[in-house]
Amino acid sequence: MLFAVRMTVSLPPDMDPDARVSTLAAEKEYAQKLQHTGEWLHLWRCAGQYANLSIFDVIDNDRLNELLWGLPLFPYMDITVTPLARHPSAIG
Ligand SMILES: O=C(O)C[C@H]1C=CC(=O)O1
Repeated sequence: MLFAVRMTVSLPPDMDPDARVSTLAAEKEYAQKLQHTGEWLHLWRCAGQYANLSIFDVIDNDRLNELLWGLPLFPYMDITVTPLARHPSAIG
């Protein structure tokens, strides 16, 4: 099942600098692992914003929910999820 997920990040301005560095490193490792396994198909920066637009290919809604809750940055994210269906004019 394909999902478009938009994640907007708001880190607290007073976040401990070490916690910030370690959380961002953990997020990068988590995101890259899921890209290697194929569940996180695309990861794009929304230009000029601390936000990304991602495409996930997961077995079901529960798996997507599990992945999103596991994001190290999850407590600092606003997330919107859009389930995707095939477009009738798509050729690919
Ligand atoms: O920077 C972001 O968009 C937030 C997050 C999503 C993947 C990742 O490595 O960081």
